[in-house]
Formats: sequence, structure tokens, C-alpha cells
Amino acid sequence: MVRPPDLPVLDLSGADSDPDAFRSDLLSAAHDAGFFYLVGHGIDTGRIREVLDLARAFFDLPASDKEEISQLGSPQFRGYSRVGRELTNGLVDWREQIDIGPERPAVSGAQGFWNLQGPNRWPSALPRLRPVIEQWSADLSDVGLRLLRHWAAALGADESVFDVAFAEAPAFLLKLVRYPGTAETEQGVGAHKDSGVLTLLLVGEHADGLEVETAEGEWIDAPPVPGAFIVNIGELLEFATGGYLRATRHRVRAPAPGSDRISVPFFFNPALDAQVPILSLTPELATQARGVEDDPNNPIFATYGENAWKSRVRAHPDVAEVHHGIGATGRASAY
Ligand SMILES: O=C(O)CCC(=O)C(=O)O
Ligand SMILES: [Fe+2]
Repeated sequence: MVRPPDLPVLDLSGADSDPDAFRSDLLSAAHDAGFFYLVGHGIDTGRIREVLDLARAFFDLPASDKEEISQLGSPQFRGYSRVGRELTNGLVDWREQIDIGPERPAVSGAQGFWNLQGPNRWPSALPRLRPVIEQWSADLSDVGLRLLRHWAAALGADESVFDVAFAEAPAFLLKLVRYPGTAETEQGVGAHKDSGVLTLLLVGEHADGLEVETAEGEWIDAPPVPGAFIVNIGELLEFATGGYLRATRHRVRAPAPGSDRISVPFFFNPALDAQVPILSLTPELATQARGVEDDPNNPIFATYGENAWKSRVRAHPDVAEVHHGIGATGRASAY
């Protein structure tokens, strides 16, 4: 039995025939909860199944096949990290994962966030992964851009106001994630906001454990809805709208021993050197904007790459140290 979610469900297939209704729902979903389910997105269930099956197949591989693409071998933070190698709020996240980005050459002599550009690491034991994920990333980027255009229009801006930031070399990030069951910790991934623009999250069947913080500071469950993506706002969209759209904190509870959770988050992000435009809201919307959250432990940078560099270095201090000589900051911080 699928539990009805506490979060809104939006249907993108209705957006062309009745954009006004869709936009108004989109605006309130992203203003209030900052999290919603998206159906009618046009990605068929066979492809969703294939991506989840490939993720499962990867995590079932022997450790040596997974370590072949260890993230420790990538200055760009790409590849596999086993349980124990990632931190949120200074604590270990109980998950293993592959990080994948756009396939581009590394920048020679790169400084700062330009170190995030470079090649992926693909497992030789699972050759089908690369073509499937490359197509998936292209298709989810289209869905992401459609949503952004509806948001722009709903906020009273030109529909294409965000396009330029994504037009050349958008720097998406995709993860295949597995949270093994454990009695050792409750932290699958600790509470955080996503650092980009928006996230399209695919979760496996029965993949419980995602929790979302409400505006009142309570935590509610976001259970899986078959065929739907879970969508949430990233810090840059909060920034672009003076806090009218909410980058909602969320976390994943570690599964009970004997079970696990598979998820495939797709972070739709602009070019590393892009600044997302700050929108001038209509007076009515402006009165409801809450301002960008001012958290001294988690400054939000206007340039996407700086925001991404902040979160990658914090999440993977081992890669930061080995490749970039950055020591652990030791301070509690968002993801
Ligand atoms: O695994 C999930 O369901 C959510 C993961 C997440 O929030 C993240 O990686 O940013
Ligand atoms: Fe997240």
C-alpha cells in the first residue's frame, strides 16, 4: 500500500494546455514546502526501472569493481565513495555512492571550483551504465529547464530568464546512492540544503527514510510515489528569489538492518561560472519573501561553482586533502 504523501503532487503533462494553473501550483508548492512530487514528466517507467536496476547492479558488484572507480582517484570528486567517506554536519553519512557529472576535459592549472570540471569514472564491469546515465542526464535536464521556465513566468519574469546560465556547459551532478541497513547510526545523510538550483530525485520502491523540514521546523516523511520524481529547490533558487522559493532542509534516516535504500538524485545546476539572475519580484510576492537564510556556517554564494565547491570540499574532505591540499575545517557545516 502506498501511503499518500504529505507533500503536493504536480502533473507536468497539464502544463502546456493550462500553464496558469500549473504555475500557480508550482509557485505555492515551492514557496510553502519547497518539496513536491512531479508526475506527467514524460520519462517512461521502463527507463526509470532500468536506472534503478543499474544502480542495484553496481552496488551488488564486488568491492574491487567498485573501488576501481574510487573517488579518491579523481580531483573532480567523481566516482565511487564507500560508506564512511562522506560527511554532513561533520558526521559520517551511512551511504555508498557514485558521483557523476558532465563529461568534459579537466581544466589544466585549475583554481578553486574549476577543479570540479573533468572526466567521469565509469565501472568497466557495467558498460551499460554510461550510455543510460548520459541519456538520463540529458532528459532530466530538459525536465529541469521546463520547470525553471514555469517558475520564471510564475514569478513575473521573462520565461527564459534562467536559460543563459544553463546554455553553455551546465554542471549537473548525478549520484547513484545506496544506504545499507544499519543499527549503528540514524544518519543516512544528515540534514542539508542542496547547493544548486533544483533537484529531481528518483527513489527505489519501498525506499523510505527521506524526511523534509517544514516551515514550522517539523520533520515529515516523503515516502516514494511510483513513477514520480521528488523535486526540491536548491540554495541558488532561494537566493534568486530573495527567499520566496524555499531551499528546504532534508535528510535520510538510515534504513533498519536487513533492508536498504537506493536513490538517484539529479542536481540540475548551471555552468560553474554562472550567476543565477536575481529576480525582481512583484510587490505582492516580495512581501511574502522571507529573505535568504543567513547561516554563518553555510554561506550561500551567488556563483554556482563557489557554492558547489563549498559543498564538495565539506562532503569529501579526503578528496579535498589528497588532491587540493585543503585540510579538514572541522566546523559543523551544511552539506
Ligand atoms: O537519497 C536521497 O533520497 C536523498 C539524497 C540527498 O538529499 C542528497 O544526496 O542531496
Ligand atoms: Fe539533498
